[in-house]
Amino acid sequence: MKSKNEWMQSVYAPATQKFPERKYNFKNLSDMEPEPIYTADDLKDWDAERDLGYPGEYPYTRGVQPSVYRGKLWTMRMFAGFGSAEQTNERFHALLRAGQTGLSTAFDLPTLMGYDSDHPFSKGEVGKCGVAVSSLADMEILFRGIDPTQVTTSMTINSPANAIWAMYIANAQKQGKDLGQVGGTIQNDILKEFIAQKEFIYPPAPSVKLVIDTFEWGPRIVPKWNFISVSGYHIREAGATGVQELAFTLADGFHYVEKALERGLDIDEFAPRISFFWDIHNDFFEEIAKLRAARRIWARQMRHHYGAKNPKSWMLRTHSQTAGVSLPAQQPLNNIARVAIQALAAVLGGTQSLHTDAFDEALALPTEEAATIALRTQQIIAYETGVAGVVDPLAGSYYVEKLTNDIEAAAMGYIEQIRAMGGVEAGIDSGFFQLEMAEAAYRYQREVETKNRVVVGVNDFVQDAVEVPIQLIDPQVERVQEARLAQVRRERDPERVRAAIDALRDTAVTGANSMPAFLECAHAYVTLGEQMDILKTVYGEYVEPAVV
Ligand SMILES: C[C@H](C(=O)O)C(=O)SCCNC(=O)CCNC(=O)[C@H](O)C(C)(C)COP(=O)(O)OP(=O)(O)OC[C@H]1O[C@@H](n2cnc3c(N)ncnc32)[C@H](O)[C@@H]1OP(=O)(O)O
Repeated sequence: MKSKNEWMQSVYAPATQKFPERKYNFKNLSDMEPEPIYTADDLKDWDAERDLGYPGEYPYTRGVQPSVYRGKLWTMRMFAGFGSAEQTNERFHALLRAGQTGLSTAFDLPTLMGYDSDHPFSKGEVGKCGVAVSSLADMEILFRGIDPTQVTTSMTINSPANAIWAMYIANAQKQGKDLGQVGGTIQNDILKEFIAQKEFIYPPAPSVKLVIDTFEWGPRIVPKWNFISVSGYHIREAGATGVQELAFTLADGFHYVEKALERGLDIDEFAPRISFFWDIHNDFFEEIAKLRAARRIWARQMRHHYGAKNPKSWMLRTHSQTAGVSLPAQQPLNNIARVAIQALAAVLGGTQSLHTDAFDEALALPTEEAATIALRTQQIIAYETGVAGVVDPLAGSYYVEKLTNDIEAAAMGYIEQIRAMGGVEAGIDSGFFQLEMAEAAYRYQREVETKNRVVVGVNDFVQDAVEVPIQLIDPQVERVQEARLAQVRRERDPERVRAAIDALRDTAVTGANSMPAFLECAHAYVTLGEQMDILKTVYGEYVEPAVV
Protein backbone atom coordinates (compact mmCIF):
# COMPACT_ATOMS: atom_id res chain seq x y z
CA MET A 1 0.00 0.00 0.00
CA LYS A 2 1.32 3.44 -0.83
CA SER A 3 2.27 5.80 1.97
CA LYS A 4 0.20 8.84 2.92
CA ASN A 5 2.84 11.14 1.44
CA GLU A 6 2.83 9.25 -1.84
CA TRP A 7 -0.98 9.49 -2.01
CA MET A 8 -0.91 13.18 -1.11
CA GLN A 9 1.58 13.88 -3.88
CA SER A 10 0.30 11.57 -6.58
CA VAL A 11 -3.47 11.79 -6.03
CA TYR A 12 -4.46 14.64 -3.71
CA ALA A 13 -2.18 17.36 -5.10
CA PRO A 14 -3.29 16.99 -8.75
CA ALA A 15 -6.93 16.79 -7.67
CA THR A 16 -6.68 20.03 -5.71
CA GLN A 17 -5.03 21.75 -8.65
CA LYS A 18 -8.16 21.08 -10.63
CA PHE A 19 -10.59 21.70 -7.73
CA PRO A 20 -8.72 23.81 -5.13
CA GLU A 21 -9.50 23.41 -1.46
CA ARG A 22 -12.23 25.73 -0.23
CA LYS A 23 -11.09 29.06 1.18
CA TYR A 24 -12.21 28.05 4.66
CA ASN A 25 -10.69 28.18 8.10
CA PHE A 26 -10.20 24.47 8.80
CA LYS A 27 -8.58 25.10 12.19
CA ASN A 28 -10.38 23.74 15.21
CA LEU A 29 -11.24 25.94 18.19
CA SER A 30 -7.85 25.25 19.76
CA ASP A 31 -6.26 26.80 16.67
CA MET A 32 -4.96 23.41 15.48
CA GLU A 33 -4.86 22.95 11.71
CA PRO A 34 -6.05 19.50 10.68
CA GLU A 35 -4.50 17.78 7.70
CA PRO A 36 -6.86 16.75 4.92
CA ILE A 37 -6.55 13.07 5.79
CA TYR A 38 -5.16 10.78 8.48
CA THR A 39 -3.82 7.29 7.90
CA ALA A 40 -1.84 4.66 9.77
CA ASP A 41 1.24 6.74 8.94
CA ASP A 42 0.08 9.31 11.51
CA LEU A 43 0.07 6.71 14.26
CA LYS A 44 3.59 5.32 13.84
CA ASP A 45 4.56 6.29 17.41
CA TRP A 46 1.19 5.30 18.80
CA ASP A 47 1.01 2.08 20.78
CA ALA A 48 -2.47 0.60 21.11
CA GLU A 49 -1.64 -1.19 24.33
CA ARG A 50 0.06 1.81 25.94
CA ASP A 51 -2.15 4.60 24.61
CA LEU A 52 -5.55 3.02 24.12
CA GLY A 53 -6.05 -0.19 26.08
CA TYR A 54 -9.53 -1.48 26.81
CA PRO A 55 -12.48 0.34 28.39
CA GLY A 56 -12.44 0.10 32.16
CA GLU A 57 -8.66 -0.37 32.19
CA TYR A 58 -5.65 1.89 32.46
CA PRO A 59 -5.13 4.38 30.84
CA TYR A 60 -8.93 4.62 30.41
CA THR A 61 -8.73 6.35 27.02
CA ARG A 62 -11.73 4.26 25.99
CA GLY A 63 -13.82 5.01 29.08
CA VAL A 64 -13.84 4.33 32.79
CA GLN A 65 -16.41 1.51 32.75
CA PRO A 66 -15.88 -1.72 30.81
CA SER A 67 -19.41 -1.69 29.43
CA VAL A 68 -19.75 2.11 29.24
CA TYR A 69 -23.34 2.84 28.08
CA ARG A 70 -24.22 -0.78 27.36
CA GLY A 71 -24.21 -1.24 31.11
CA LYS A 72 -25.65 2.07 32.26
CA LEU A 73 -26.54 5.13 30.24
CA TRP A 74 -24.94 8.38 31.26
CA THR A 75 -26.88 10.31 33.91
CA MET A 76 -29.20 12.84 32.30
CA ARG A 77 -28.66 15.66 34.72
CA MET A 78 -30.26 18.94 33.74
CA PHE A 79 -29.01 22.03 35.54
CA ALA A 80 -32.09 23.73 36.97
CA GLY A 81 -33.00 26.35 39.52
CA PHE A 82 -34.90 29.62 39.62
CA GLY A 83 -37.03 31.66 41.96
CA SER A 84 -37.93 30.18 45.30
CA ALA A 85 -37.17 26.76 46.72
CA GLU A 86 -40.82 25.83 46.09
CA GLN A 87 -40.62 26.72 42.38
CA THR A 88 -37.37 24.84 41.84
CA ASN A 89 -38.68 21.83 43.76
CA GLU A 90 -41.61 21.76 41.32
CA ARG A 91 -39.20 21.94 38.33
CA PHE A 92 -37.11 19.11 39.82
CA HIS A 93 -40.19 16.90 40.10
CA ALA A 94 -41.25 17.82 36.54
CA LEU A 95 -37.80 16.91 35.19
CA LEU A 96 -37.79 13.59 37.05
CA ARG A 97 -41.25 12.81 35.68
CA ALA A 98 -39.93 13.62 32.18
CA GLY A 99 -37.28 10.91 32.55
CA GLN A 100 -34.28 12.80 33.90
CA THR A 101 -32.05 10.48 35.94
CA GLY A 102 -30.19 12.89 38.26
CA LEU A 103 -30.66 16.38 39.66
CA SER A 104 -28.47 19.45 39.28
CA THR A 105 -29.05 22.63 41.23
CA ALA A 106 -28.45 26.17 40.00
CA PHE A 107 -28.23 28.73 42.82
CA ASP A 108 -28.88 32.43 42.45
CA LEU A 109 -26.06 34.98 42.49
CA PRO A 110 -26.47 36.04 46.14
CA THR A 111 -26.22 32.40 47.25
CA LEU A 112 -23.19 31.84 45.00
CA MET A 113 -21.55 34.88 46.61
CA GLY A 114 -22.49 33.86 50.15
CA TYR A 115 -25.14 36.53 50.79
CA ASP A 116 -28.53 35.94 52.39
CA SER A 117 -31.55 36.87 50.28
CA ASP A 118 -32.30 39.83 52.57
CA HIS A 119 -28.82 41.37 52.30
CA PRO A 120 -28.77 44.76 50.54
CA PHE A 121 -26.34 43.36 47.92
CA SER A 122 -28.95 40.74 47.01
CA LYS A 123 -31.57 43.24 45.89
CA GLY A 124 -32.86 42.49 42.42
CA GLU A 125 -30.92 39.23 42.13
CA VAL A 126 -32.89 36.91 44.38
CA GLY A 127 -33.97 33.83 42.44
CA LYS A 128 -32.86 35.35 39.12
CA CYS A 129 -30.18 33.01 37.78
CA GLY A 130 -30.94 30.14 40.12
CA VAL A 131 -32.69 29.25 43.33
CA ALA A 132 -32.17 31.22 46.55
CA VAL A 133 -30.92 29.18 49.52
CA SER A 134 -30.11 31.09 52.69
CA SER A 135 -30.60 28.43 55.36
CA LEU A 136 -31.54 24.82 56.02
CA ALA A 137 -35.19 25.92 55.87
CA ASP A 138 -34.81 26.62 52.11
CA MET A 139 -32.91 23.37 51.57
CA GLU A 140 -35.70 21.38 53.23
CA ILE A 141 -38.24 22.83 50.79
CA LEU A 142 -35.93 22.54 47.76
CA PHE A 143 -35.59 18.77 48.15
CA ARG A 144 -39.07 17.98 49.48
CA GLY A 145 -40.27 14.61 48.22
CA ILE A 146 -36.84 13.66 46.82
CA ASP A 147 -35.02 10.76 48.51
CA PRO A 148 -31.27 11.61 48.70
CA THR A 149 -30.42 7.90 48.74
CA GLN A 150 -32.34 7.26 45.49
CA VAL A 151 -31.51 10.30 43.35
CA THR A 152 -28.01 11.79 43.11
CA THR A 153 -27.95 15.57 43.23
CA SER A 154 -25.32 17.96 41.99
CA MET A 155 -25.02 21.42 43.48
CA THR A 156 -23.13 24.10 41.58
CA ILE A 157 -21.68 26.02 44.48
CA ASN A 158 -18.10 27.05 45.07
CA SER A 159 -17.05 29.63 47.67
CA PRO A 160 -19.91 28.66 50.02
CA ALA A 161 -19.70 24.96 49.05
CA ASN A 162 -18.96 23.66 52.54
CA ALA A 163 -21.98 25.46 54.00
CA ILE A 164 -24.42 24.45 51.27
CA TRP A 165 -23.21 20.84 51.29
CA ALA A 166 -23.62 20.77 55.06
CA MET A 167 -27.22 21.98 54.66
CA TYR A 168 -27.91 19.17 52.17
CA ILE A 169 -26.42 16.61 54.54
CA ALA A 170 -28.29 18.05 57.52
CA ASN A 171 -31.52 17.71 55.55
CA ALA A 172 -30.72 14.06 54.78
CA GLN A 173 -29.93 13.46 58.47
CA LYS A 174 -33.21 15.06 59.52
CA GLN A 175 -34.97 12.58 57.22
CA GLY A 176 -33.14 9.75 58.98
CA LYS A 177 -31.12 8.76 55.88
CA ASP A 178 -27.94 6.68 56.06
CA LEU A 179 -25.15 9.02 54.90
CA GLY A 180 -23.34 5.98 53.50
CA GLN A 181 -26.06 5.81 50.84
CA VAL A 182 -26.33 9.52 50.03
CA GLY A 183 -24.74 10.32 46.66
CA GLY A 184 -24.15 13.48 44.71
CA THR A 185 -21.65 16.15 43.79
CA ILE A 186 -20.73 19.64 44.90
CA GLN A 187 -18.78 21.73 42.42
CA ASN A 188 -16.48 23.14 45.11
CA ASP A 189 -13.80 24.15 42.59
CA ILE A 190 -12.54 27.47 43.84
CA LEU A 191 -9.43 27.63 41.65
CA LYS A 192 -11.46 28.06 38.47
CA GLU A 193 -13.31 30.89 40.21
CA PHE A 194 -10.03 32.79 40.50
CA ILE A 195 -9.13 31.82 36.94
CA ALA A 196 -12.44 32.40 35.20
CA GLN A 197 -15.81 32.80 36.89
CA LYS A 198 -14.75 35.19 39.68
CA GLU A 199 -17.28 34.09 42.29
CA PHE A 200 -14.76 34.03 45.11
CA ILE A 201 -15.00 35.35 48.66
CA TYR A 202 -11.73 34.63 50.49
CA PRO A 203 -8.16 34.73 49.15
CA PRO A 204 -6.85 31.62 47.35
CA ALA A 205 -4.98 29.97 50.25
CA PRO A 206 -7.85 29.82 52.80
CA SER A 207 -10.27 29.07 49.98
CA VAL A 208 -8.24 26.01 49.01
CA LYS A 209 -7.99 25.04 52.70
CA LEU A 210 -11.79 24.90 52.83
CA VAL A 211 -11.82 22.66 49.75
CA ILE A 212 -9.27 20.28 51.26
CA ASP A 213 -11.47 20.03 54.37
CA THR A 214 -14.04 18.36 52.12
CA PHE A 215 -11.39 15.97 50.71
CA GLU A 216 -10.61 14.88 54.26
CA TRP A 217 -14.14 14.71 55.64
CA GLY A 218 -16.14 13.50 52.62
CA PRO A 219 -14.72 10.00 52.07
CA ARG A 220 -15.09 9.19 55.77
CA ILE A 221 -18.60 10.53 56.37
CA VAL A 222 -20.37 10.60 52.98
CA PRO A 223 -18.34 8.05 51.00
CA LYS A 224 -20.51 8.08 47.86
CA TRP A 225 -20.31 11.84 47.50
CA ASN A 226 -18.14 13.48 44.84
CA PHE A 227 -16.85 16.37 46.93
CA ILE A 228 -15.43 18.24 43.96
CA SER A 229 -16.23 18.71 40.29
CA VAL A 230 -13.06 20.23 38.90
CA SER A 231 -14.50 22.42 36.20
CA GLY A 232 -13.23 23.35 32.80
CA TYR A 233 -16.66 24.61 31.79
CA HIS A 234 -16.31 28.14 33.12
CA ILE A 235 -12.71 28.43 31.92
CA ARG A 236 -13.86 27.61 28.41
CA GLU A 237 -16.89 29.87 28.61
CA ALA A 238 -14.57 32.71 29.65
CA GLY A 239 -12.74 32.38 26.34
CA ALA A 240 -10.23 29.53 26.69
CA THR A 241 -9.56 27.11 23.86
CA GLY A 242 -10.29 23.41 24.30
CA VAL A 243 -6.63 22.68 24.98
CA GLN A 244 -6.42 25.47 27.57
CA GLU A 245 -9.63 24.24 29.21
CA LEU A 246 -8.16 20.77 29.46
CA ALA A 247 -4.75 21.88 30.69
CA PHE A 248 -5.84 24.50 33.23
CA THR A 249 -8.52 22.24 34.66
CA LEU A 250 -6.24 19.26 35.06
CA ALA A 251 -3.63 21.57 36.59
CA ASP A 252 -6.30 22.65 39.10
CA GLY A 253 -7.03 19.01 39.83
CA PHE A 254 -3.36 18.28 40.42
CA HIS A 255 -3.10 21.33 42.68
CA TYR A 256 -5.88 20.00 44.92
CA VAL A 257 -4.17 16.60 44.99
CA GLU A 258 -0.90 18.21 46.06
CA LYS A 259 -2.62 20.24 48.78
CA ALA A 260 -4.41 17.14 50.07
CA LEU A 261 -1.10 15.27 50.14
CA GLU A 262 0.47 18.18 52.04
CA ARG A 263 -2.33 17.75 54.60
CA GLY A 264 -1.18 14.14 55.00
CA LEU A 265 -4.22 12.53 53.35
CA ASP A 266 -3.99 9.15 51.61
CA ILE A 267 -4.32 9.69 47.87
CA ASP A 268 -6.20 6.43 47.40
CA GLU A 269 -8.78 7.46 49.96
CA PHE A 270 -9.73 10.79 48.41
CA ALA A 271 -8.82 10.56 44.69
CA PRO A 272 -11.57 8.08 43.71
CA ARG A 273 -14.17 10.75 44.49
CA ILE A 274 -12.61 13.60 42.54
CA SER A 275 -14.82 14.31 39.52
CA PHE A 276 -14.56 16.67 36.55
CA PHE A 277 -16.74 18.84 34.36
CA TRP A 278 -16.13 19.79 30.71
CA ASP A 279 -17.63 22.25 28.27
CA ILE A 280 -18.56 20.62 24.97
CA HIS A 281 -18.29 23.09 22.13
CA ASN A 282 -18.98 22.89 18.40
CA ASP A 283 -15.84 21.24 17.00
CA PHE A 284 -17.05 17.66 17.13
CA PHE A 285 -13.81 15.70 16.97
CA GLU A 286 -11.84 18.17 19.07
CA GLU A 287 -14.31 17.66 21.91
CA ILE A 288 -14.28 13.87 21.65
CA ALA A 289 -10.49 13.83 21.60
CA LYS A 290 -10.39 16.25 24.54
CA LEU A 291 -12.39 13.89 26.74
CA ARG A 292 -10.25 10.92 25.74
CA ALA A 293 -7.01 12.87 26.32
CA ALA A 294 -8.33 14.06 29.69
CA ARG A 295 -8.81 10.51 30.93
CA ARG A 296 -5.39 9.45 29.70
CA ILE A 297 -3.49 12.39 31.22
CA TRP A 298 -5.25 12.03 34.57
CA ALA A 299 -4.58 8.29 34.69
CA ARG A 300 -0.92 8.64 33.76
CA GLN A 301 -0.24 11.51 36.14
CA MET A 302 -2.13 10.04 39.07
CA ARG A 303 -0.40 6.70 38.69
CA HIS A 304 3.14 7.75 37.85
CA HIS A 305 3.56 11.34 39.07
CA TYR A 306 1.52 11.11 42.28
CA GLY A 307 1.93 7.39 42.96
CA ALA A 308 -1.74 6.45 43.38
CA LYS A 309 -2.20 2.68 43.53
CA ASN A 310 -5.98 2.30 43.55
CA PRO A 311 -7.24 2.11 39.92
CA LYS A 312 -10.24 4.21 41.00
CA SER A 313 -7.79 7.04 41.71
CA TRP A 314 -6.67 6.90 38.06
CA MET A 315 -10.18 7.19 36.61
CA LEU A 316 -11.30 10.58 35.42
CA ARG A 317 -15.09 10.58 35.77
CA THR A 318 -16.85 13.55 34.30
CA HIS A 319 -19.99 15.58 33.81
CA SER A 320 -20.33 17.51 30.55
CA GLN A 321 -22.47 20.40 29.46
CA THR A 322 -23.06 21.69 25.97
CA ALA A 323 -21.42 25.07 25.44
CA GLY A 324 -23.66 27.94 26.48
CA VAL A 325 -21.22 30.37 24.92
CA SER A 326 -21.78 28.77 21.52
CA LEU A 327 -25.53 29.42 21.52
CA PRO A 328 -26.33 32.83 20.04
CA ALA A 329 -29.49 34.82 20.65
CA GLN A 330 -29.95 35.18 16.89
CA GLN A 331 -32.24 32.52 15.40
CA PRO A 332 -32.34 30.69 18.74
CA LEU A 333 -34.09 27.57 17.41
CA ASN A 334 -30.86 26.75 15.52
CA ASN A 335 -29.37 26.07 18.94
CA ILE A 336 -31.36 22.85 19.16
CA ALA A 337 -29.16 21.52 16.34
CA ARG A 338 -25.96 22.80 17.97
CA VAL A 339 -26.87 21.22 21.29
CA ALA A 340 -27.65 17.87 19.66
CA ILE A 341 -24.25 17.77 17.93
CA GLN A 342 -22.39 18.82 21.08
CA ALA A 343 -24.28 16.27 23.18
CA LEU A 344 -23.38 13.57 20.67
CA ALA A 345 -19.71 14.52 21.03
CA ALA A 346 -19.98 14.28 24.84
CA VAL A 347 -21.50 10.81 24.53
CA LEU A 348 -18.95 9.61 21.99
CA GLY A 349 -16.29 11.05 24.29
CA GLY A 350 -17.59 8.86 27.13
CA THR A 351 -19.10 11.32 29.61
CA GLN A 352 -20.69 9.96 32.80
CA SER A 353 -23.28 12.69 33.18
CA LEU A 354 -24.68 15.31 30.79
CA HIS A 355 -26.59 18.56 30.78
CA THR A 356 -27.93 19.77 27.45
CA ASP A 357 -28.52 23.50 27.19
CA ALA A 358 -31.90 24.86 26.24
CA PHE A 359 -32.09 26.76 22.95
CA ASP A 360 -33.12 29.95 24.76
CA GLU A 361 -29.92 29.95 26.89
CA ALA A 362 -28.75 33.31 25.52
CA LEU A 363 -32.04 35.00 26.36
CA ALA A 364 -33.02 33.92 29.87
CA LEU A 365 -33.31 30.89 32.11
CA PRO A 366 -35.00 28.16 30.10
CA THR A 367 -38.74 27.85 29.82
CA GLU A 368 -40.05 24.41 30.78
CA GLU A 369 -40.63 23.65 27.09
CA ALA A 370 -37.07 24.58 26.11
CA ALA A 371 -35.63 22.51 28.99
CA THR A 372 -37.77 19.55 27.94
CA ILE A 373 -36.56 19.70 24.32
CA ALA A 374 -32.98 19.70 25.65
CA LEU A 375 -33.67 16.61 27.77
CA ARG A 376 -35.44 14.91 24.85
CA THR A 377 -32.30 15.53 22.78
CA GLN A 378 -30.36 13.33 25.19
CA GLN A 379 -33.09 10.70 25.10
CA ILE A 380 -33.06 10.66 21.27
CA ILE A 381 -29.28 10.11 21.32
CA ALA A 382 -29.64 7.41 23.97
CA TYR A 383 -32.55 5.47 22.54
CA GLU A 384 -32.77 6.19 18.79
CA THR A 385 -29.29 6.62 17.31
CA GLY A 386 -27.55 3.38 18.30
CA VAL A 387 -24.44 5.21 19.53
CA ALA A 388 -24.90 3.89 23.07
CA GLY A 389 -24.86 0.29 21.89
CA VAL A 390 -21.16 -0.06 21.12
CA VAL A 391 -18.42 0.80 23.57
CA ASP A 392 -16.16 3.68 22.43
CA PRO A 393 -17.02 3.24 18.73
CA LEU A 394 -14.46 5.80 17.51
CA ALA A 395 -11.40 4.02 18.92
CA GLY A 396 -8.86 3.29 16.24
CA SER A 397 -9.98 6.11 13.98
CA TYR A 398 -6.71 7.50 12.63
CA TYR A 399 -7.94 11.06 13.07
CA VAL A 400 -9.43 10.62 16.54
CA GLU A 401 -6.35 8.83 17.89
CA LYS A 402 -3.97 11.37 16.34
CA LEU A 403 -6.00 14.28 17.65
CA THR A 404 -6.15 12.66 21.09
CA ASN A 405 -2.33 12.43 21.00
CA ASP A 406 -1.92 16.02 19.83
CA ILE A 407 -4.32 17.41 22.41
CA GLU A 408 -2.65 15.41 25.17
CA ALA A 409 0.77 16.73 24.11
CA ALA A 410 -0.43 20.34 23.91
CA ALA A 411 -2.15 20.14 27.30
CA MET A 412 0.88 18.51 28.91
CA GLY A 413 2.99 21.38 27.54
CA TYR A 414 0.81 23.83 29.48
CA ILE A 415 0.76 21.64 32.60
CA GLU A 416 4.56 21.52 32.67
CA GLN A 417 4.69 25.30 32.12
CA ILE A 418 2.34 25.83 35.08
CA ARG A 419 4.41 23.51 37.27
CA ALA A 420 7.57 25.40 36.28
CA MET A 421 6.02 28.75 37.27
CA GLY A 422 5.32 27.41 40.77
CA GLY A 423 1.84 25.99 40.33
CA VAL A 424 -1.70 27.21 39.87
CA GLU A 425 -1.75 29.76 42.71
CA ALA A 426 1.38 31.39 41.25
CA GLY A 427 -0.34 31.45 37.85
CA ILE A 428 -3.38 33.14 39.38
CA ASP A 429 -1.20 35.73 41.13
CA SER A 430 0.71 36.59 37.97
CA GLY A 431 -2.40 36.79 35.78
CA PHE A 432 -1.07 33.99 33.55
CA PHE A 433 -4.42 32.26 33.06
CA GLN A 434 -6.31 35.44 32.45
CA LEU A 435 -3.87 36.64 29.79
CA GLU A 436 -3.81 33.28 27.98
CA MET A 437 -7.58 33.14 27.90
CA ALA A 438 -7.95 36.78 26.88
CA GLU A 439 -5.66 36.21 23.91
CA ALA A 440 -7.60 33.12 22.85
CA ALA A 441 -10.94 34.93 23.21
CA TYR A 442 -9.62 37.89 21.20
CA ARG A 443 -8.38 35.61 18.42
CA TYR A 444 -11.76 33.86 18.23
CA GLN A 445 -13.70 37.10 18.22
CA ARG A 446 -11.47 38.53 15.49
CA GLU A 447 -12.10 35.42 13.42
CA VAL A 448 -15.85 35.87 13.79
CA GLU A 449 -15.77 39.59 13.09
CA THR A 450 -13.59 39.18 10.00
CA LYS A 451 -15.81 36.29 8.92
CA ASN A 452 -12.84 33.98 9.02
CA ARG A 453 -15.07 31.73 11.13
CA VAL A 454 -18.72 31.41 10.22
CA VAL A 455 -21.34 31.39 12.97
CA VAL A 456 -24.62 30.59 11.29
CA GLY A 457 -27.20 33.30 11.87
CA VAL A 458 -24.65 35.67 13.44
CA ASN A 459 -22.15 36.66 10.75
CA ASP A 460 -23.60 34.71 7.84
CA PHE A 461 -27.02 33.41 6.83
CA VAL A 462 -28.55 36.20 8.93
CA GLN A 463 -32.27 36.98 8.96
CA ASP A 464 -34.73 39.16 10.86
CA ALA A 465 -35.03 38.61 14.60
CA VAL A 466 -37.15 35.64 15.66
CA GLU A 467 -39.14 36.06 18.88
CA VAL A 468 -39.41 33.15 21.33
CA PRO A 469 -41.20 33.13 24.70
CA ILE A 470 -38.84 33.57 27.65
CA GLN A 471 -38.99 32.69 31.32
CA LEU A 472 -39.49 35.67 33.63
CA ILE A 473 -38.76 35.57 37.36
CA ASP A 474 -41.44 36.94 39.68
CA PRO A 475 -39.88 39.67 41.89
CA GLN A 476 -42.22 38.46 44.64
CA VAL A 477 -39.58 35.78 45.37
CA GLU A 478 -37.51 38.37 47.21
CA ARG A 479 -40.38 39.04 49.62
CA VAL A 480 -41.00 35.33 50.18
CA GLN A 481 -37.33 34.86 51.01
CA GLU A 482 -37.22 37.85 53.36
CA ALA A 483 -40.25 36.54 55.24
CA ARG A 484 -38.80 33.04 55.55
CA LEU A 485 -35.47 34.35 56.79
CA ALA A 486 -37.21 36.50 59.40
CA GLN A 487 -39.11 33.44 60.58
CA VAL A 488 -35.93 31.33 60.74
CA ARG A 489 -34.16 33.98 62.82
CA ARG A 490 -37.18 34.27 65.13
CA GLU A 491 -37.65 30.57 65.75
CA ARG A 492 -34.10 29.21 66.06
CA ASP A 493 -32.22 28.73 69.34
CA PRO A 494 -29.96 31.81 69.75
CA GLU A 495 -27.57 30.06 72.15
CA ARG A 496 -27.03 27.21 69.73
CA VAL A 497 -26.56 29.71 66.89
CA ARG A 498 -23.94 31.69 68.81
CA ALA A 499 -22.01 28.55 69.78
CA ALA A 500 -22.10 27.21 66.21
CA ILE A 501 -20.81 30.48 64.75
CA ASP A 502 -18.02 30.62 67.35
CA ALA A 503 -17.00 27.06 66.59
CA LEU A 504 -16.88 27.84 62.86
CA ARG A 505 -14.68 30.86 63.47
CA ASP A 506 -12.37 28.73 65.63
CA THR A 507 -11.69 26.37 62.72
CA ALA A 508 -10.42 29.32 60.69
CA VAL A 509 -8.15 30.36 63.53
CA THR A 510 -6.78 26.91 64.39
CA GLY A 511 -6.82 25.35 60.92
CA ALA A 512 -9.02 22.48 62.10
CA ASN A 513 -11.32 20.78 59.61
CA SER A 514 -14.34 23.04 59.19
CA MET A 515 -16.93 20.47 58.05
CA PRO A 516 -18.20 19.41 61.51
CA ALA A 517 -18.67 23.10 62.37
CA PHE A 518 -20.50 23.79 59.08
CA LEU A 519 -22.77 20.83 59.77
CA GLU A 520 -23.61 22.12 63.23
CA CYS A 521 -24.28 25.60 61.74
CA ALA A 522 -26.70 24.00 59.28
CA HIS A 523 -28.59 22.15 62.02
CA ALA A 524 -28.69 25.32 64.12
CA TYR A 525 -30.21 27.26 61.16
CA VAL A 526 -27.29 29.67 61.03
CA THR A 527 -27.84 31.45 57.72
CA LEU A 528 -25.45 31.21 54.82
CA GLY A 529 -24.54 34.89 55.10
CA GLU A 530 -23.80 34.57 58.80
CA GLN A 531 -21.47 31.64 58.13
CA MET A 532 -19.62 33.36 55.31
CA ASP A 533 -19.34 36.61 57.27
CA ILE A 534 -17.76 35.06 60.33
CA LEU A 535 -15.05 33.46 58.18
CA LYS A 536 -14.39 36.83 56.53
CA THR A 537 -13.35 38.18 59.94
CA VAL A 538 -10.44 35.72 59.91
CA TYR A 539 -9.71 35.10 56.23
CA GLY A 540 -10.50 38.56 54.83
CA GLU A 541 -11.98 39.10 51.38
CA TYR A 542 -10.15 38.66 48.10
CA VAL A 543 -9.76 41.62 45.78
CA GLU A 544 -8.47 40.64 42.39
CA PRO A 545 -5.37 42.54 41.28
CA ALA A 546 -5.57 44.22 37.88
CA VAL A 547 -3.83 42.23 35.15
CA VAL A 548 -1.78 44.35 32.76
C1 LIG B 1 -22.45 26.05 33.97
C2 LIG B 1 -23.10 25.98 35.31
C3 LIG B 1 -22.86 27.30 36.01
O1 LIG B 1 -21.86 27.52 36.68
O2 LIG B 1 -23.71 28.20 35.88
C4 LIG B 1 -22.59 24.81 36.05
O3 LIG B 1 -21.54 24.85 36.64
S1 LIG B 1 -23.51 23.41 35.95
C5 LIG B 1 -22.58 22.17 36.70
C6 LIG B 1 -23.40 21.00 36.95
N1 LIG B 1 -22.56 19.92 37.43
C7 LIG B 1 -22.94 18.67 37.53
O4 LIG B 1 -24.11 18.38 37.27
C8 LIG B 1 -21.95 17.68 38.01
C9 LIG B 1 -22.46 16.30 37.89
N2 LIG B 1 -21.46 15.35 38.31
C10 LIG B 1 -21.71 14.11 38.61
O5 LIG B 1 -22.85 13.70 38.50
C11 LIG B 1 -20.63 13.24 39.14
O6 LIG B 1 -19.61 14.06 39.70
C12 LIG B 1 -20.06 12.28 38.08
C13 LIG B 1 -19.48 13.02 36.92
C14 LIG B 1 -18.99 11.41 38.73
C15 LIG B 1 -21.19 11.39 37.57
O7 LIG B 1 -21.81 10.72 38.62
P1 LIG B 1 -23.10 9.84 38.38
O8 LIG B 1 -23.54 9.32 39.70
O9 LIG B 1 -24.07 10.61 37.60
O10 LIG B 1 -22.63 8.70 37.41
P2 LIG B 1 -21.58 7.50 37.63
O11 LIG B 1 -20.96 7.20 36.33
O12 LIG B 1 -20.69 7.81 38.76
O13 LIG B 1 -22.55 6.30 37.94
C16 LIG B 1 -23.21 6.06 39.15
C17 LIG B 1 -22.80 4.70 39.68
O14 LIG B 1 -23.00 3.71 38.67
C18 LIG B 1 -21.77 3.04 38.40
N3 LIG B 1 -21.71 2.79 36.95
C19 LIG B 1 -21.79 3.70 35.98
N4 LIG B 1 -21.71 3.13 34.78
C20 LIG B 1 -21.54 1.82 34.98
C21 LIG B 1 -21.39 0.69 34.13
N5 LIG B 1 -21.38 0.80 32.82
N6 LIG B 1 -21.23 -0.51 34.71
C22 LIG B 1 -21.23 -0.64 36.05
N7 LIG B 1 -21.37 0.40 36.91
C23 LIG B 1 -21.54 1.60 36.38
C24 LIG B 1 -20.68 4.00 38.85
O15 LIG B 1 -19.49 3.32 39.18
C25 LIG B 1 -21.33 4.64 40.05
O16 LIG B 1 -21.23 3.83 41.18
P3 LIG B 1 -20.40 4.30 42.49
O17 LIG B 1 -20.98 5.61 42.89
O18 LIG B 1 -20.63 3.23 43.44
O19 LIG B 1 -18.97 4.44 42.02
